[in-house]
Amino acid sequence: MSAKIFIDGEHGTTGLQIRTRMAGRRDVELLSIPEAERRNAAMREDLLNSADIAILCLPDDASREAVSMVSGNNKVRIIDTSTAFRVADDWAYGFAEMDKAQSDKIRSARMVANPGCYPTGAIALIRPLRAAGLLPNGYPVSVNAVSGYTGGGKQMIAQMEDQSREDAISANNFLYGLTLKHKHVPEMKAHGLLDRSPLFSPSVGRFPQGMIVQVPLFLEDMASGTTLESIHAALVSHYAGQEIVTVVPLEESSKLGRIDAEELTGKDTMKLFVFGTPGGAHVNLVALLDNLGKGASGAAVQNMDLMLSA
Ligand SMILES: NC(=O)C1=CN([C@@H]2O[C@H](COP(=O)(O)OP(=O)(O)OC[C@H]3O[C@@H](n4cnc5c(N)ncnc54)[C@H](OP(=O)(O)O)[C@@H]3O)[C@@H](O)[C@H]2O)C=CC1
Ligand SMILES: CC(=O)N[C@@H](CCC(=O)OP(=O)(O)O)C(=O)O
Repeated sequence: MSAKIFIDGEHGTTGLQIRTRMAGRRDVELLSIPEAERRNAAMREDLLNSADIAILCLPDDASREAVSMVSGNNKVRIIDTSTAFRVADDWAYGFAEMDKAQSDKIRSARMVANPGCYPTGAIALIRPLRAAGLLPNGYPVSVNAVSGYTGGGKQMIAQMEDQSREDAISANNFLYGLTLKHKHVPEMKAHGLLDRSPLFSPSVGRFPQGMIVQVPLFLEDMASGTTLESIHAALVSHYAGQEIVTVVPLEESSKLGRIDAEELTGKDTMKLFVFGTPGGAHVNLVALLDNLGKGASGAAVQNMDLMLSA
């Protein structure tokens, strides 16, 4: 029997891409709400309670409301793509590669919080170094990133693509989150295993999908003896045995002149790079992904598949 899946928010940016990824699958039956009824609470409640897995692609408040609509129904499992539950104790964090036990936690969970796009890159780079003892307590971590503009959902897509709007954005590349209080910081801290909040500076470029996340590091402030090579080895060891997150060999990355934020557009994988000069004082860690691939919709489908394999 096929599993019933309802995507609440199926007509939005993340929801549409999840739907596209599921097209043609026979093992799942998509329960659908007409676009004109997308905010009809009674219809949503009914569909949510008819699903085996509900995937929420909604703003935080609407996600909390959807979860309350199924709170008395233990049969419905949930994948939430919003920020609402990513550091909640009773939710599994939906980043299967972040450590060896995580895919089993997702497989058996009733509630799974899909990671944010920027935290997917940042946690992928930071967590293995904390787990290996290379990044000491108190280290002041910075995370700098650029996202494709679909990361801002329907509203930002319209602002970037329709210059006749009053709130149109004309910039080709802009910084935001200037108060340094971005909603992704708690998640980066918790799942990056950090004892201090990272300083996070995001930006957007005039391309629809793609993302670069950078974590620059001073080797002299890391554990004694840490090198470019030992950081790379820690990442390689952490991600051994799976194919979604790959660590680019040092020999290959040392020959690169530039990194293209759109390289993985349309893919659900992520590449990690370790840049610097052997024997040098500084290292720059880089994660490359599609904000709507491993950063959102691709990860949600990966989590759904894990849950269906329980
Ligand atoms: N875009 C991205 O790259 C990423 C997004 N996410 C997260 O995914 C979630 C969805 O974002 P995204 O797809 O970008 O957003 P969009 O704005 O593109 O889509 C959101 C959808 O939810 C609908 N919606 C809003 N409020 C309600 C409500 N109260 N009841 C029912 N439906 C509602 C919207 O309808 P309407 O058109 O009427 O507003 C729209 O269809 C967010 O929590 C976001 O933070 C996570 C990672 C990356
Ligand atoms: C470019 C842009 O605006 N990006 C979004 C984050 C996209 C994402 O990861 O979404 P959630 O964590 O909300 O699920 C932002 O900075 O708010």
